[in-house]
Amino acid sequence: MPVKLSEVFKTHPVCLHHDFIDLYSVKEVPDSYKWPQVVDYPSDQDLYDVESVPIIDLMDPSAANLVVHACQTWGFFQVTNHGIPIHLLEDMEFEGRHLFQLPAQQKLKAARPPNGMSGYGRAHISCFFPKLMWSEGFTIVGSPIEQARQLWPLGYKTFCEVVEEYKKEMKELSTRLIWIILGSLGITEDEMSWAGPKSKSECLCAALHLNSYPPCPDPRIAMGLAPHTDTSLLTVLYQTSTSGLQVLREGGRWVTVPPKSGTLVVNVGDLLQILSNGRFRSVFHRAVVHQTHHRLSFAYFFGPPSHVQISALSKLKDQKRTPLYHPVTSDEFLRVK
Ligand SMILES: O=C(O)CCC(=O)C(=O)O
Ligand SMILES: [Fe+2]
Repeated sequence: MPVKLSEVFKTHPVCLHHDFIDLYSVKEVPDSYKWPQVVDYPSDQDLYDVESVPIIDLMDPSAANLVVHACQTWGFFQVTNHGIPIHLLEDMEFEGRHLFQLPAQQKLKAARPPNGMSGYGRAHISCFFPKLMWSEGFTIVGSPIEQARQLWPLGYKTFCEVVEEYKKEMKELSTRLIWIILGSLGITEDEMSWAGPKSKSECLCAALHLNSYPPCPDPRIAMGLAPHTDTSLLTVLYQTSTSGLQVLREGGRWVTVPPKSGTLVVNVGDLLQILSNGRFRSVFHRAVVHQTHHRLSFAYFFGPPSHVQISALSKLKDQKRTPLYHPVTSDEFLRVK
């Protein structure tokens, strides 16, 4: 039985080179990419939707309560006044476009190896679905330098600098958010010793995944990223100005998270659902594609070190709330998932 994350992918390789199709050049959706008609495809009407993912100003004195409420009711929220400079978000978008606009043969030079985590490739969840997704991705775990060198043998430095700065800012924001959430539940640093002190987040792990959704000739029969939950504690997502992210609500309705300039989307991951003994919800979400616009999103997955056992915090296990989940490490959880 595989235990390590890299081994999980080794037994379910997402192989790119054979049957590779350059999505930017096809005029019709190939059969291998045809999904059943997409229900609740985003429309202009979504702007007037009665229910929408909460937008929370992190400078608001009641931000902590609003965050906790959103984690319980939606599993998703958007944040403003998050402290990440707008120019960094713009630089990151510029670098992301630069990467995905490279010719296919160049991108394939940085292809993620079958048992690896970093590099260019299909969505990691791709191997679990019968149809292919209308997207490409670039995963960064640790330093991006090795893969960036494959892409731009001479001009890789700026990409790496922007990515490193973005990761640093994302780590700070994620740490701040996780402590807002845990603090409001009365959880102290002592009860979360594996996370290290609040001021430092060296013990926590992260991966940055750049998603690219090329324009699609028939977006209603294609799927950018199939419905899934994230195997993180928290995910912080930047999306470009084209809508595509949708969240599943009770009753089976998909609600669009409309892009708003300078705003970041945050969602609860599976491990926070476990840690909170089900109080916070890791909700299914997906990404649909657009006929003429190239959409990008950058997901920063923030989680515990892979060997740490996650179990419901003792404060959240009173008599009425017996533990709902077995203690698991993130590697074990991923294998089961
Ligand atoms: O592209 C998006 O908006 C969603 C991305 C996402 O859910 C993921 O990378 O896990
Ligand atoms: Fe996701």
